[in-house]
Amino acid sequence: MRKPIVAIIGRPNVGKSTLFNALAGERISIVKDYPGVTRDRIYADVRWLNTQFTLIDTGGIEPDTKNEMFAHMREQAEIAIETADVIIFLVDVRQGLVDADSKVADMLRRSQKPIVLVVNKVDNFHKQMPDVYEFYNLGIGDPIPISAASKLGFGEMLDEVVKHFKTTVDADEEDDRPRIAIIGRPNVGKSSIINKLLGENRVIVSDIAGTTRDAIDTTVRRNGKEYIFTDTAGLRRKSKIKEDIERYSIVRTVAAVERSDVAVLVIDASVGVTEQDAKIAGIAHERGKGIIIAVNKWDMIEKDNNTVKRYTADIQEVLSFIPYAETVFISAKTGQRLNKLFDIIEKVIQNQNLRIATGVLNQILAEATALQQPPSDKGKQLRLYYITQVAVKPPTFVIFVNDKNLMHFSYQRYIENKIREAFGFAGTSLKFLIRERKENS
Ligand SMILES: Nc1nc2c(ncn2[C@@H]2O[C@H](COP(=O)(O)OP(=O)(O)OP(=O)(O)O)[C@@H](O)[C@H]2O)c(=O)[nH]1
Ligand SMILES: Nc1nc2c(ncn2[C@@H]2O[C@H](COP(=O)(O)OP(=O)(O)OP(=O)(O)O)[C@@H](O)[C@H]2O)c(=O)[nH]1
Repeated sequence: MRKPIVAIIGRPNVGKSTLFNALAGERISIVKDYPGVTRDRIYADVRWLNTQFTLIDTGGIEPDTKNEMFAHMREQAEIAIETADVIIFLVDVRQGLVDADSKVADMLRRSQKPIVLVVNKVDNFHKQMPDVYEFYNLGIGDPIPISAASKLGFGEMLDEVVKHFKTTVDADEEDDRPRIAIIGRPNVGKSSIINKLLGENRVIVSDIAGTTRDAIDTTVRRNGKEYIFTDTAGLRRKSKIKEDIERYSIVRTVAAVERSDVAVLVIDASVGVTEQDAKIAGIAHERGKGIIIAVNKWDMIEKDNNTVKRYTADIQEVLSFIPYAETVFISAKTGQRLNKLFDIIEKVIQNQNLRIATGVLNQILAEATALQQPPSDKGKQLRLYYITQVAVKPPTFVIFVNDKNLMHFSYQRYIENKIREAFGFAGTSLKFLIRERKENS
């Protein structure tokens, strides 16, 4: 199941960051071997009982004037409505109900998205309940009291959030058409690619109208099969605040990637691969999605015999954490190799869903360990007993070993390479879960 997305919105200073940090806890993934965006605390993975979801904080800056604040809140709400499955509308019991809250509540009500109204800073549930009840006046449901600072009331709040997942996420699950997110920096040609695909392959019309999110989904038919493309291109609402533009574009990328099977990372050939491209690639990599690197505007480049080699080397260096990604050189302008892009998308989807029989996997494991001895530490040697595939999208393997601590990253990478040598798995990451098992059991 894809992970639901929950967004927190609310006025400055109501406690959004405090709540976000409390929920994210240690689970915020600070990724070391590539430049992640997670450090900025814009999104995090949260687990509650048996459910996992992606939490997004749309907050950030503190606007100067009242007018600016409302404009800011409206933008926040629009992004949340567009990207989230459930919205937490956070208000502050100390400041009470203010005008901007009511206006945002009107927007939220019209959106028909599931809203959970949460009242923060209720440090004393007994004394402050009368003030909490005041928020019934917003007309968006029962206010749930919490104290983000002391982590009180989280159980009830999260139960309410999780309750809504059934209706929102399950509807998406019923649709088994492949979903492709087109992601990349501004101006690299994301919209142009989708437009060209639409021009060359007959359009079926854009999906179910009604929600803003569907408006950015486009259905393309090719060889009798339908694909859904999600465009993360330019913010229709141009925010005045630079930090906000960046934050919102990350939020939209996270949401598009979360909902898709494959991400096409578009790079501008006239600019070359950049650190910002690596940040965006990190979002798809973290989520275990299929990744294709499309080097666009290939028509603009003066080429010689080494051009492809040079670009490939640059990409391998800057995007070294996704060596499995497929690369294709395209032009949205001329249509060059867009057919090949489709073939690669198709291949990557198949690889994401590939299942390898346990017998074959264990044969590879036996050969690999015979060829290169597993590492040992203080006289104890790593033993790998058994491997089996437990999931697809991404292909996920469990390896049973005698001692987890002996399984070094480099040896795991070696096993991964052996599996890739045998089956390819181009375009998809592989996930390994290492479990301990007593000998002879
Ligand atoms: N008493 C009390 N104070 C809280 C609670 N939660 C947050 N605060 C305080 O409220 C202030 C604002 O909290 P933040 O989490 O920074 O608020 P924010 O909504 O992220 O603010 P912006 O980033 O400006 O949008 C801080 O001083 C917090 O310590 C709470 O449960 N009780
Ligand atoms: N020469 C050439 N120009 C291209 C190509 N693809 C896009 N462009 C141009 O690049 C510019 C940006 O293209 P868009 O499709 O708007 O880029 P985008 O990634 O959707 O941009 P944002 O909306 O800012 O995220 C436009 O002027 C396009 O005409 C290409 O393959 N070759």
